[in-house]
Amino acid sequence: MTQDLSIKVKELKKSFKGTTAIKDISFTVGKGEIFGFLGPSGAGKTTTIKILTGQLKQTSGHVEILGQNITNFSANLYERIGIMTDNSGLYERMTVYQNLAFFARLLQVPTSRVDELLQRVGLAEHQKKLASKLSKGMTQRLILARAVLHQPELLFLDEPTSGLDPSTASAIHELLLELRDNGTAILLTTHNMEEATFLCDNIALLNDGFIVERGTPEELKIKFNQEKRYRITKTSGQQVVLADNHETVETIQSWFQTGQIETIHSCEPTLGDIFIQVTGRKLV
Ligand SMILES: Nc1ncnc2c1ncn2[C@@H]1O[C@H](COP(=O)(O)OP(=O)(O)OP(=O)(O)O)[C@@H](O)[C@H]1O
Repeated sequence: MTQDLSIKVKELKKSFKGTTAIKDISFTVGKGEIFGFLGPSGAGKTTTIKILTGQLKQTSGHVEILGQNITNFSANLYERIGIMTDNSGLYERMTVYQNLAFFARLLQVPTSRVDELLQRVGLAEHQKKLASKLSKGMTQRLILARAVLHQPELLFLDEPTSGLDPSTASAIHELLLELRDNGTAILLTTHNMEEATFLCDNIALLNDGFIVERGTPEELKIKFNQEKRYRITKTSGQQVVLADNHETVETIQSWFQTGQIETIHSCEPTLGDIFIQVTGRKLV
């Protein structure tokens, strides 16, 4: 395999009793790449993460994580990855600080990193709270801080910012981009199209156990921008959306000549629009 591949998945399948959750998935994620899995509930996102992190065994297919075949998942591999899923076990009777300090000792990370991360994820003022007394958003931030304590080479995030307020979500985005810039590969799942557009280098749209489309957010937007439109704000404040045709060109020309146009933008489809075009289904 290529040295720079952090994840390599080939023809992955996973069946449960009565359901085939993953039908046939292949993809790769490079070092320092944020790869987003986007798909509606039940598409198979969490199942994929569980297989890739050794929590579930695939029915068939080949998976390599940091160059190691997943069937021989070693303890050494766990030290090189970080996992944030909703079942990441925290010690409920320990405080926020104690939880992180405990894992820092295990992973031989200096406690200065604990202090830094508490600040970064906005938990510094809550560090003396028991983990059992945290809100859902705080718990999520603590799990994320724990997952990135040792600056893992590969990070798995299942819905990292769901339910968080916009400013915390944006602090977390910054942290993830910084990790990416330092070479961490990140596989994340999200329902949030804006988040995927902003964060991801590459995106796979997952539907019913298959990857139905993939590419960079830009590539997908260009590919699916078949019906080009323009959004115009007139000096009167009125907003209009017009299709790209001869009539529109004439209308815009006449509005320009009479000074009626404030702004004009071409409308690009969102990832949500693209998902509907590809699958006929809404993302959420
Ligand atoms: N342990 C299990 N036993 C049986 N079926 C399962 C199990 N885990 C998942 N499934 C089924 O596999 C399919 C994919 O589930 P998965 O949790 O991977 O979806 P998801 O894309 O992560 O959805 P969500 O966005 O709601 O978390 C679903 O039909 C689900 O019911």
